[in-house]
Amino acid sequence: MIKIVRARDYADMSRKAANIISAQVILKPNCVLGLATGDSPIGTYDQLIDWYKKGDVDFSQVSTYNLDEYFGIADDDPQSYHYFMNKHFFDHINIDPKNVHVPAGSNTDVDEVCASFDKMVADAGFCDLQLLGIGRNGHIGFNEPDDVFSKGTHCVNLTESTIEANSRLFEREEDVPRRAYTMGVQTIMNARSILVVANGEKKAQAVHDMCFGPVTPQCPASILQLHTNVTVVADDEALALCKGMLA
Ligand SMILES: O=P(O)(O)OC[C@H]1O[C@](O)(CO)[C@@H](O)[C@@H]1O
Repeated sequence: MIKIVRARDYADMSRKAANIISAQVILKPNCVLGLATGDSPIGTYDQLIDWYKKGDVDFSQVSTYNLDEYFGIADDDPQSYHYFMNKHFFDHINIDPKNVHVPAGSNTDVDEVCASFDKMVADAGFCDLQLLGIGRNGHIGFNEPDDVFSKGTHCVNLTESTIEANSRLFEREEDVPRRAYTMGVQTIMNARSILVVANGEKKAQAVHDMCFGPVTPQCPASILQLHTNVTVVADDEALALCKGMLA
């Protein structure tokens, strides 16, 4: 069963999500966090940074595993997810850099990258809490709609819808990488708790299908209905199609 927490707007969503993450870190200082990129979690990271600076939360023992990274991109490329995470989160908190893990997009040996990332996540005991955004087409990480749910880390061809959605961050649409490494759906489901953040009307269909649609790999996020500890924090616009279903 998915627990839905209603937020007034992006700021409220971010604060509520950051509350859940900081509670996890306070209760288990050496916890393993799965982290996401994209616009959705930026406000959550901002809030966590603020609380860190006030001395309310300490990341010194936390380990992190990021969901995804573009294929064939250098870590210091401003479009890479390595760069994104440093800029929006890691550079501002006291996390130990050796505890930070993002798939090695610059390594084009797919088998090596995927096997080593899966081993690291498994050796860490999987994530205590996995933070997710959701794509307009229901993707989680870069697990795109498909005929089957993926298992471990793999390299995917991005859909036109995702390329188009992500092109806002690039100068030209043809600059958006066509492939990406992503944690698999099974690995995401191995997390002990999952927190999804979603805002804006563009996410309304995906949020509805994730929470109330059939469980199908055509909407990868729908598998979260089968997890025992999922919280979705979403604003009113993202919940627009769920109105009749909310308590
Ligand atoms: O938060 P955004 O920018 O809408 O992106 C949603 C999802 O898409 C991705 O950025 C991948 O396209 C995910 O990492 C993210 O969770």
